[in-house]
Amino acid sequence: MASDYERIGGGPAVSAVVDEFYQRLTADDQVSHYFQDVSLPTLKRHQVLMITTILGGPNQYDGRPLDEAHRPLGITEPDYQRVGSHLMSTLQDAGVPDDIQGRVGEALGQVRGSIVTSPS
Ligand code: HEM
Repeated sequence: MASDYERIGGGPAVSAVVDEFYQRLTADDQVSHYFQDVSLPTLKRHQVLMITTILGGPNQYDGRPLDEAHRPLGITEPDYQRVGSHLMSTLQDAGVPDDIQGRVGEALGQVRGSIVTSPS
C-alpha cells in the first residue's frame, strides 16, 4: 500500500509544502524568532524531515533526538500549537486528503512531550 508520503506526491510535493510552511513560520511574529539564528538549510532540513517522517516517508533521519534538539529552545505550548497549526493549514491549502491530515495531527500530538519544555 502506498505510504501517505507517496500518496501526496513524494519529494516534490513535500518540497512545495515546505516552501509554503517556511513562508508562514518566518512571517509570523509569534514564532519567527525561534528560527532567526538557524541557518536556512538547517531550517529547511528541519521541515523536510519533520514532514517526511510524519508522513511515513523514507526514514533517513540522522539528527539529534527531538527532545535534545528542542530542549535548549524553551518552546511553550502556545508556540508549539502555533507551529502545528501552520503545518496543518499548509497541508489543507495544498489539498492533502483529510485522512492524511488526521494522521499528521496525531503524530504532532505524539511528539508534543519532546518539544514543549517551557511553562506558558
Ligand atoms: C511539532 C513537531 C516538531 C518536530 C517533529 C520537529 C522536528 C525537528 C527536527 C527533526 C529537528 C532537527 C534536529 C537535528 O538535526 O538535530 C528540529 C530542529 C529544530 N526545531 Fe523542530 N520540530 C517540531 C516542532 C518545533 C517547534 C514547535 C519549534 C519552534 C517553535 C521548532 C524549532 C526548531 C528549531 C529552531 C530547530 C533547530 C535547532 C538547532 O539546530 O539547534 N520545532 N526539529
